[in-house]
Amino acid sequence: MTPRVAVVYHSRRGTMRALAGAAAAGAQAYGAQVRLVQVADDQAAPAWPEEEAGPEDVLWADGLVLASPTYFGSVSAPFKRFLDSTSKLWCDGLLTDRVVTGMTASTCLHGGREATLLTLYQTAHHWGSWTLGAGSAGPGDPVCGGADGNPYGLAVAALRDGSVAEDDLAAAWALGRRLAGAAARAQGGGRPAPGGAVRVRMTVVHCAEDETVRLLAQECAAGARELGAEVRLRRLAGPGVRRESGLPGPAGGAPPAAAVGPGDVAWADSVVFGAPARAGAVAAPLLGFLQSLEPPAGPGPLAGKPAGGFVATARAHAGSESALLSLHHVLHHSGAVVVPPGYTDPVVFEAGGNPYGTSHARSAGDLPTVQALAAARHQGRRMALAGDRLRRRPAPGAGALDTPLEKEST
Ligand SMILES: Cc1cc2nc3c(=O)[nH]c(=O)nc-3n(C[C@H](O)[C@H](O)[C@H](O)COP(=O)(O)O)c2cc1C
Repeated sequence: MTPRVAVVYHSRRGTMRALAGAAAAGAQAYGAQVRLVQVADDQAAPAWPEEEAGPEDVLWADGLVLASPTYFGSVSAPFKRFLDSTSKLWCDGLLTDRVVTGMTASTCLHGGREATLLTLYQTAHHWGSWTLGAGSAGPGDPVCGGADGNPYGLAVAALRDGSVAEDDLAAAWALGRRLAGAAARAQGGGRPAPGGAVRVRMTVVHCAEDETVRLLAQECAAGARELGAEVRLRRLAGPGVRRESGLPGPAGGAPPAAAVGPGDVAWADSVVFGAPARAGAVAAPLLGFLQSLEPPAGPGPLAGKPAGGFVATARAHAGSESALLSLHHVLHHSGAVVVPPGYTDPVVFEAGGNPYGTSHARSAGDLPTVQALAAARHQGRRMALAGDRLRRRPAPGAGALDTPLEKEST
């Protein structure tokens, strides 16, 4: 099980190249087969000896380190051109289930580093690939303990001479190694093991007052159970969500789910969160619950686990993307591996084509459409499969993904 890791960088002064080289060395130290490649730059003569990156490198890789400098608060144009060059492979559905992490540099501490990393991840989510940030496990963690403490990935100061501090290089090395470990686990992800049901525990958490969300949650749970997963369907009680739908509620149908506690997240190999969107973000009870999970120091119960979400909105563009993206930010902070639906099944297109998570707009009716229910079921199956892939961890927490598979007891 040798994972293949492509480290793709764009660099004019050398910062990103130095980080990319360190990440490549970290992936090699894990035991990965590594390609270190640079994207073509139409405004600067090639300064580095590495081969030119192409879409075939994304196709080849199980894991990718995407290393773009921050230009005007986003990825550089050459890097974006490289990302766009993958569109034919994307159309053919060939870029799903890679594990992706990001690195960047900028002159100013707050000059757009976070935005650049998040932009990289949006492309990865369109591919249907999974994203691994740096988490926020604290000073002892080799990845987020170095650099600027950015939970979304590695972000460092760009100096005039292109030099990079030793601890930033060490953090890039550790991130490359961790990415290789996650890629080793995700190999073959998105497909059930031949002939076998998955052996995975999954928790689906949903806001109690929202019937539309509850119905999506049930369907998500059913999709995972279909594959043999053991599923806990849990509700988030508490104030903050106004009842909006005219649906009769749990009393008129299935009994209400049990209230969620932190133990339900610790228990699970994979976790999915559903909530109504409120002002462009997921509703307060879900945010409050996620914030309550994080310990003051060290990794929380989501670290290293696949996580994703689904939402209900009032209207089609009233937060169905932004609420999920903001949920992903929180999940990256928690050290989770964000697993989106991407365009991994025709039902995603039929339900409106949201690659970040299932979404239903109540302007189409309080009851989720059959397409939205099918998308939620697909998401449940996919999250169970991802949980099955990443499940084999020796112990929860930071560094767990780095452990070579052969050293684990399963
Ligand atoms: C066109 C351009 C736009 C830039 N925009 C930003 C920016 O928005 N914020 C910032 O802090 N630095 C910005 N920078 C500085 C770059 O982030 C920095 O030069 C780069 O990360 C260095 O990477 P390299 O050494 O690998 O070339 C910009 C540089 C260029 C050339």
